[in-house]
Amino acid sequence: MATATHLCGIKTPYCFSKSYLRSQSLCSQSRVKSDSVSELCGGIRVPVSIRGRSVKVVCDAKKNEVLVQAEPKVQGLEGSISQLSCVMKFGGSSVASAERMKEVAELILSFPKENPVIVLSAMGKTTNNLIMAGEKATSCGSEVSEIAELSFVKELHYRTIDELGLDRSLITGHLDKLERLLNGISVLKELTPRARDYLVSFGECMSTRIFAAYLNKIGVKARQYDAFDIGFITTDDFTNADILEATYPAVANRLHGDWISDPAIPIVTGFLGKGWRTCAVTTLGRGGSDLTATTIGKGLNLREIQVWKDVDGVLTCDPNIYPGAEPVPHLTFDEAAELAYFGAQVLHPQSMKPAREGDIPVRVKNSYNRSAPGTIITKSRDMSKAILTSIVLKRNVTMLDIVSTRMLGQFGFLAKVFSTFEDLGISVDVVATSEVSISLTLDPSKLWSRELIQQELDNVVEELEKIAKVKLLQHRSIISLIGNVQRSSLILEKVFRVLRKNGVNVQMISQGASKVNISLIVNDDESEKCVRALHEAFFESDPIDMVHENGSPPHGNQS
Ligand SMILES: Nc1ncnc2c1ncn2[C@@H]1O[C@H](COP(=O)(O)OP(=O)(O)O)[C@@H](O)[C@H]1O
Ligand SMILES: N[C@@H](CC(=O)OP(=O)(O)O)C(=O)O
Repeated sequence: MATATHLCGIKTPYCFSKSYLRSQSLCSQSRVKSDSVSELCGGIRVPVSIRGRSVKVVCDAKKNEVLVQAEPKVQGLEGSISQLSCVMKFGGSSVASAERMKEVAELILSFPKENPVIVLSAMGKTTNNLIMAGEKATSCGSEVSEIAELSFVKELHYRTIDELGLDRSLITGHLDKLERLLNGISVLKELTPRARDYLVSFGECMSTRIFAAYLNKIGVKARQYDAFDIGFITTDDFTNADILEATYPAVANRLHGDWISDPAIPIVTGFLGKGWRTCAVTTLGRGGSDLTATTIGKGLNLREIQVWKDVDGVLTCDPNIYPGAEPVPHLTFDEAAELAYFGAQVLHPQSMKPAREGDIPVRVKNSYNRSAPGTIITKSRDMSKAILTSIVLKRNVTMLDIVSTRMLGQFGFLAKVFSTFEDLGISVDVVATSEVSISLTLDPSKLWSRELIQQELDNVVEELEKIAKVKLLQHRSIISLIGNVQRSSLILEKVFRVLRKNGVNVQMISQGASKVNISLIVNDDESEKCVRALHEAFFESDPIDMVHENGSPPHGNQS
């Protein structure tokens, strides 16, 4: 008999064992009518939301289980798409105070033709403060209420509510629960990833309630949603969960359904989801509200996704490294994804995936400077004149030099090296190889604590030393040159001239299959100097100094 699991109050997906599906003559590629789910589930009622729709059986190879989920396409929605037209995401800096919330409300109302879905992050630095409060709670005895970061969070939210003329009861329940949670952490003296995700979720839960109440107060009908209650279904990788496919139809059905029956601007918590097995609150990784926004954009097939920040768009480099960085007017999804993956804080690393899949343009705008054109990110752009678009720095990277101990020509060496990483669940960023040696950098961002990172590295080295000589090099940086790799000779000629002039030795270089990224590895302590020098050379140099072909424009940041 089937053991169907109702997930998190969301009526799909259902979970079956492979052997059960086999007994029903189904396999992991099957498509069935949703009404047969009822039979599969041993008579369980099929939810209205998927009745009559076809559902897909998706195999989870790792877990020997299959999901049965509604087809992602939201049927019957196309005719009324124009009603919810775009998604607007506002980051922490955009909603850091009552004043900022008023400005964001005004900004939304300045687009009277739009019916936006609004995604909000936690106010200002609330997420950092909550994490700090959680860490302090593990060692503070029973004096949780004296943790400065907790007082700061309380004070910020109550002050905002007072200044907006709202009722404090909006969030008193959340603040009480938050304190009880910190008490629990102090008793256990442990902040697990799961508890940490629940802890930080209070930030977005409160900011959205305050903002929705403010809109209602000024006569704009708004409805608050907690993402984990409307179908954001994720893996159970606390602190860095991935969104599952079932999210798209579930979220679209809920937001669209509510909009049709009782129109009100949806105000959705960014960054949060619900683990599909644990049903616990998960988070999508730091800066994850961008991903919430693009997921909603794809789910509802909206016209545009807007992410409102505190900078004039995606810039030619991190303005904290070089304040003269300039906005980049146009990027492709590929360029933006590489830029985000290789460390540009401005976009969440996974956020381009739904936008690219749904082919929905993403606009990065400045909520502090609305008239600035910002950056538009689309599937393609004219690359004929593009040279270099942006320079990105990822610090504190670990590099491994691995040299085979066997004879030249030994086959299977690369396979063995990579299967070691697969077995240990560590992802590799940049790779350069010869037949008997590999240099690569590791991405430890999915690992939890510093001790664990060290432990993982020790395991990697121990495993690899069975087949190779291994040199572990820490405190390295990846400088990623996002641009037109078709013009790599031109770019590299200039890069090496600049670096030689600055006395910097490049330790590894990689120009992979990606048509938009060349990566250089240098020492951490030289990296910022390199970025500044490269920025100056590519984006500000005298035209005569710029090497260029076919009379192409000297400026790296082409139009
Ligand atoms: N290439 C870049 N372009 C724009 N901003 C960048 C870049 N690299 C780093 N940043 C930093 O990213 C910040 C915006 O990202 P983030 O703080 O996540 O925004 P928000 O919280 O508003 O969503 C900027 O304030 C800037 O300091
Ligand atoms: N509040 C979360 C999620 C987020 O997206 O924030 P922001 O948009 O302010 O980067 C964080 O700080 O990570």
